Amino acid sequence: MTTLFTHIKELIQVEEYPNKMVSGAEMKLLPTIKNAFLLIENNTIKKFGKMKDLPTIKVDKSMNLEGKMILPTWCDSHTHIVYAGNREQEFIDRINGLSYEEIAQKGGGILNSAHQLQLISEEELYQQSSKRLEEIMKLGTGAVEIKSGYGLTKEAELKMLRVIKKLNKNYPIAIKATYLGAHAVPVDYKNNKKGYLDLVINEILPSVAKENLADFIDVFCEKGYFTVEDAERLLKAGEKYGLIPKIHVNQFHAIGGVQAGVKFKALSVDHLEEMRTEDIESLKDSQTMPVALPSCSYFLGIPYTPARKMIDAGLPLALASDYNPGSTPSGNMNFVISTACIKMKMTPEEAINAATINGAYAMNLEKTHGSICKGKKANFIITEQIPSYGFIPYSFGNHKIEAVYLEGNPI
Ligand SMILES: N=CN[C@@H](CCC(=O)O)C(=O)O
Ligand SMILES: [Zn+2]
Repeated sequence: MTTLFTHIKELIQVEEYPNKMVSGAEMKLLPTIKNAFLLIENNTIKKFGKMKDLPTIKVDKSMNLEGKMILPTWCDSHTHIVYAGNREQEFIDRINGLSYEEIAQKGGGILNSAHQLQLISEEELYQQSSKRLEEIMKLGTGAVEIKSGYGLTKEAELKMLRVIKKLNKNYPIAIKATYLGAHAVPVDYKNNKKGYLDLVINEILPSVAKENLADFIDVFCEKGYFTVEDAERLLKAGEKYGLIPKIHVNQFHAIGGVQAGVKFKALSVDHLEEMRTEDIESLKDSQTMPVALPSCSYFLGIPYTPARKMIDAGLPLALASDYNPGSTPSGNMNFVISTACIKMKMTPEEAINAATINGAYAMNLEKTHGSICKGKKANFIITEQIPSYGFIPYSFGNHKIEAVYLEGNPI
């Protein structure tokens, strides 16, 4: 099945050869073709170029996109969309003056989600989570990473990871799974964090690996959660099973998690709301992608990742949603890029690069996703009629998506 899209006002994020990622000043460059065509065959991008170079070809279907643009679907490299219930009450508690940290200290937060998740069946968890997956697909996300970490027992963590595996099998969106056993210390191990880490490493991790349930391993490296030493112990254990590290670091305190990530060749270090000069320095010349989560900063009212400082220092940056019930109950990547422009002073070009090619890199998907490139997946967004691509972040809270194609089909 071949489909030809013609008269595309602007075809955005085109690549002759797939790039790994874009960093520093390169992030301001967004390669596009004006008045373009795009040809797809089944689930793959076949050809693209200027309308004046359109060869005479016989296709199964042709669509004239006058006034509309095409860009690759968003690559959301950090989410927790498999969860049970919600934490609306904590939202109200925060409005009434409690902080996110105070709520967690009172047994809310991640432990609240773990309690809810332990009580429901795998089938119910699948139903609740698939709704969120469908929601983000409609909002233009074509590849997503999903973490465990709301189970905190062997049974419940495996339940989460099996749900992620089933979602991956049943939907056309690319999904990468992350084992985040060390997300919080569960109630039963309140005064025995070492005992919990032993369980994670010696009991749960081997089962996760045996059932082939995860691509990555993650840990919440933060005061009151897991120390740098804990994180290093866990990442080392994950290495034995071929799990690539990604770490939650510097959300509330900079305690050396970035350096641990770099040391263990983490694919990404995520959050980074609190960044010291030495954290920026240690990411230079590494293969680790820094990932900012502006919707989390927005929802919790905490600082935004200092994107300007980081990009101006030559670093790459990816943007992700962090969709989860506690700190970011939204997976809208259109809002993420708007917020990155408005609050982090990223340009539209930088934000689009960060949410496409760099997001793909942060999931090891840059060979197949993140750009309009021959041979990559036919995953793209068709916009409404818009005057320029800057309109996408400019129209915050009001996305300009007309259609989303995943694996060559409209969803
Ligand atoms: N910070 C750690 N984990 C999640 C939120 C967890 C929660 O509050 O449920 C995050 O990335 O923001
Ligand atoms: Zn997270």
